[in-house]
Amino acid sequence: MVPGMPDDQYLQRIGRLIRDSRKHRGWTQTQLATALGTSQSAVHRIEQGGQNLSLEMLTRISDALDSEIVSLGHSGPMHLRVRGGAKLSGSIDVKTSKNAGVGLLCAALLNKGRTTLRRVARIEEVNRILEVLNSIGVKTRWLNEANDLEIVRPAQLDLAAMDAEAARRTRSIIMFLAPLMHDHERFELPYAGGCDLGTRTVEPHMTALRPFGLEVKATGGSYHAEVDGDAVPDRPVVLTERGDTVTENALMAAARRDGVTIIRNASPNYMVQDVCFYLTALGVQIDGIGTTTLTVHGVPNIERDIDYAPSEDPIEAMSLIAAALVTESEITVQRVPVEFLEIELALLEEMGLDYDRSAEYPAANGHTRLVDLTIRPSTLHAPLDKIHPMPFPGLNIDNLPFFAVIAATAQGQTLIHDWVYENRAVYLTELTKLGARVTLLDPHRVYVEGPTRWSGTEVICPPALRPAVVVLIAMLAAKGTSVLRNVYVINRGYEQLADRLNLLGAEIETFRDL
Ligand SMILES: CC(=O)N[C@H]1[C@@H](OP(=O)(O)OP(=O)(O)OC[C@H]2O[C@@H](n3ccc(=O)[nH]c3=O)[C@H](O)[C@@H]2O)O[C@H](CO)[C@@H](O)[C@@H]1O
Ligand SMILES: C=C(OP(=O)(O)O)C(=O)O
Repeated sequence: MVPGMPDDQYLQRIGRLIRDSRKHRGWTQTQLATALGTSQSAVHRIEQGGQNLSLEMLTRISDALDSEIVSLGHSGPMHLRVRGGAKLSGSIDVKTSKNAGVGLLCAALLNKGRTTLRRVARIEEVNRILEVLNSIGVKTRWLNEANDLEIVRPAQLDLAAMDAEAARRTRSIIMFLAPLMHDHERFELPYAGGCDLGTRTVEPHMTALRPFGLEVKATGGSYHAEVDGDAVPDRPVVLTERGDTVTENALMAAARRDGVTIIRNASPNYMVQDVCFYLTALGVQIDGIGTTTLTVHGVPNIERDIDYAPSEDPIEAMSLIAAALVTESEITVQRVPVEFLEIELALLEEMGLDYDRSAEYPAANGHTRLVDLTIRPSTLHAPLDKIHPMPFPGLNIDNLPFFAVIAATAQGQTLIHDWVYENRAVYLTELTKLGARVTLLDPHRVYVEGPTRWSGTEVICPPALRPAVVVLIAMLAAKGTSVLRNVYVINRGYEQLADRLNLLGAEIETFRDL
């Protein structure tokens, strides 16, 4: 409760949050009413702030919307208050990637020896996977301030003890399928969660793993897996989609198979490359790393004590570049994995980006090419063609949302086409609350008309990581004070983003409800 705020104002504020949260789920008032066992008119009154709310009712609404509307105590949802308009300056290092982090944690299940991962991003997504690993008996330990992480799996995993709640909060749990196949004839996994980006099929995973003997039935909130230990792929495994996690699953299935497996239509993206380099260190020979055909020489029993250092996150790098451009600041973004940002940079150059790029140097994994980028205030204009993502090598699917906030600062109209996700483009319309002109043409395409005079306001985080960060970036540039509520989704993928932006001169305060 906000001290000094009259009850009716407080109710109106909660009502607005409930309405926003309901709309994020795409529900009508009637649908929410049905979920709560009440009437549409009662929901209408609640959203208008015209109805007293018991704590019990608030909890039910939060549960129905799967969003913590308000909470008591310090374990409640985290919010950010942003005083906009500050120029950023100085240098910032890009952290290692969320997506390699979670892929490697799953791949570590293949190794009966000790895995030490260097400088792992300490983010909520990693925490959820660690909770799942710990619940099934895997010992994990953060070793130091640098976030080195040690993982030791027991000979037998206790799958019955799996922390299903943690598993359901991440999509990465799907990457347990292949590692578990090697030692278990039968097992269950909770349905994969993660960002709410509309339907995300798991069918390509099933198709990819079937030749290795996996059959999965999805019922009652779980995948029921059965493994035919005698099955071997008798021809190349062709992925139906060039997806990142599906490629990692296929690699992990092939890694402990006694024989050679060819995987076609593999994703050569950054997190897949990190998993390949790790598997190579475990003694699994992989030919074709960085291409769409991977030839894997499996090793049935892997027991090695190894160290691996995943590479830096191209999506975090893109986020920081966007923050600099939108706030018209000069900052140096260090340790940028440039080979996974080349197309983004080429496009930004077309749009008028003014920047310097250092000579290349290798990442700690010995493979990925890094650079330091100094981004300068730039006069940007809209590109002539639409901006759309492609599987690597293409403009990264997760980088697309950052082009919306950049386009909003550029002169002219930009068409952004997210053909990949059913929902993500829709969340970009949140930018209109801060003054942007974003028009939704259909669930996949938005027009963004710039430049924008950003103005601060209160926004509840869209339930998707990148659009949420895009809103935060706009808040950094917005006049006045903004509030971004319920930032778990950001903490899922970024380590201490607010604190690190503050070191560059941003003015972001973290707070929780009383
Ligand atoms: C933990 C992790 O690594 N997550 C990343 C991974 O998720 P992940 O590998 O789980 O991505 P999905 O399997 O959900 O694929 C993303 C979307 O792309 C579509 N699709 C993908 C490839 C393709 O060739 N054709 C196609 O249509 C899928 O149908 C889906 O709608 O890849 C996504 C796409 O790069 C990223 O957004 C995620 O951050
Ligand atoms: C969509 C994303 O991640 P995930 O696959 O973890 O949901 C993302 O990183 O933007």
